[in-house]
Parts: sequence; structure tokens; C-alpha cells
Amino acid sequence: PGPVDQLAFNDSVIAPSTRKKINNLLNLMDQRLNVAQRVAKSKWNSGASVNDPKRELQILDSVAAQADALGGLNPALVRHFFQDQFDAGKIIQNDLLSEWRKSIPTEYKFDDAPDLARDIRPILDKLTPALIAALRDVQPILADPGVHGYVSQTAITLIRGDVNGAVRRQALRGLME
Ligand SMILES: O=C(O)C(=O)C[C@]1(C(=O)O)C=C[C@@H](O)C=C1
Repeated sequence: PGPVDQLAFNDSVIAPSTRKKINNLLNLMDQRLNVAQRVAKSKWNSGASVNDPKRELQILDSVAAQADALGGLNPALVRHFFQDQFDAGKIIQNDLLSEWRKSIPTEYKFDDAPDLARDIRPILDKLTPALIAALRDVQPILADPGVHGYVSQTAITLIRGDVNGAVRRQALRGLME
């Protein structure tokens, strides 16, 4: 088959129900990553470090427990997936903070920066169960033919993240293994 047939074949091999599940997961990942800009602003103002291993561990323990209660999820995949989302968000935070360090006086404070504990973490916590449910839907189809290709292709439009794709690649790492 020529390139066009090949495309048609690849496209049709992904069932609509499969696409829907993957798109749902990618959308939620994008929503979570979009919070990172506001996290960075609040950390610029407070001076807190981007990396908070204690908070990460708290989330990982909580997602492992939620996944366990839900059933049907590989605990290693869930942990790996959430660690990937933290790491991808930290790329965004670090990129922004290093840009600001170069362009904004250190004493400057954003007047629209949210409060991490009061405004931001509740948003992330609200996304967590939705991400777990979406991951549970996707887990059984991850090894299906064409799914990796569909995920990486669709992620280009659904996960905006950054210009060079490093954020997206980091966010997808565990799904593509
Ligand atoms: O809550 C924070 O402090 C964040 O920066 C967000 C987040 C996350 O993605 O959940 C990312 C990095 C930190 O190590 C901990 C958590």
C-alpha cells in the first residue's frame, strides 16, 4: 500500500471507543499541566522550591490507595504515571522560573499569584481521581496495535505543555513503555 492507504489503515485500526478513552486521559493530563504556570507564580512569590518530595510522596500514597480500592489498575503504572506528571510539571515550572530570573527583578512579586495550599493544590487534588479513572480505562488497551502511535500523535494537539515537546514526552513516558 502507498502512504495514503497506510494512513487510512492506521487510522481505522483505532476503534472510536479507544480514541475516546485516550483523548479523555490526554485532556486531563493537559488540564493538570496547565496548573503548573500558576504553581510557578506562587513559588516565585513565596520562594518555595519547585521540588517538594514530601508532597509528591503524599500524592503517590494516596493514588496507590485509590487505585487499590478501585481495582483493575497496575500499582506500578499508577505511581509511574503520576511521577511523570509531577516531573513534566516541574519542567514547566523550572523553565518559567529561570526565564523570570533573567527578566524580572528578584524583589518583584506577582500580584495575581495564587496561594499554593489554598488555591492550587485543591485543583490538583480534584483532578487526581479523574486521572486515575481515565488511566484505568486506558491501561488495558495500551498494548493494542497502533495505540502508542495514536497516543503520541494525538498528544501533540491535546497536550500543549511547551514548544519543544520535552514536557509532553515526560508526561507520556510511563504510558509508552
Ligand atoms: O504542589 C506543589 O508544590 C507542586 O509544585 C505541584 C507538584 C505536582 O505536580 O503535584 C509538582 C512538584 C512538586 O514536587 C510537588 C507537587
